[in-house]
Amino acid sequence: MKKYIRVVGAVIVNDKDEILCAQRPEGKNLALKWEFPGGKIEAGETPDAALKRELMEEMQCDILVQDKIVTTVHEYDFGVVELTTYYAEQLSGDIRLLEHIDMKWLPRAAIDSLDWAPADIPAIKKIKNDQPK
Ligand SMILES: Nc1nc2c([nH]c(=O)n2[C@H]2C[C@H](O)[C@@H](COP(=O)(O)OP(=O)(O)OP(=O)(O)O)O2)c(=O)[nH]1
Repeated sequence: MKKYIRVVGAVIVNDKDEILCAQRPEGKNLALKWEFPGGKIEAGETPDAALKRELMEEMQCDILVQDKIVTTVHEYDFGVVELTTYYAEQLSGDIRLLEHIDMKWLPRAAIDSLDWAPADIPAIKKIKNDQPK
């Protein structure tokens, strides 16, 4: 049976209604695909705590986790990913990319212009249709 991997992703929106998108590195699963910063939920951790921990580890970024967007399950060759996305607010100043090779702030209307990890497609559709805050 394939590994079942519970993952959380942060959809960080700035005051211009742009969304933070991050590009995965080469040499890993889903190389060069775009994703939302985040990662695997550890045993005993809440989704909210996992998201805050991952953002600190990956980007040295403190966030406030807000509303849940959607949970989707996608089967890859390496396992089954259950991805839950949350809107989030960036609380701290500068982002430092410690794991991703690139990032972009994209206007909500252009969010579907990147080559996203397949598990993200339902979230992308929902975000694109959501109203600005
Ligand atoms: N963070 C994040 N991961 C995603 C998204 N979409 C998607 O399919 N994934 C996948 C990629 C990974 O297989 C998994 C997230 O795990 P991770 O970020 O902790 O793990 P990783 O593969 O980068 O690295 P590792 O810790 O296994 O070495 O979920 C997304 O939007 N954000």
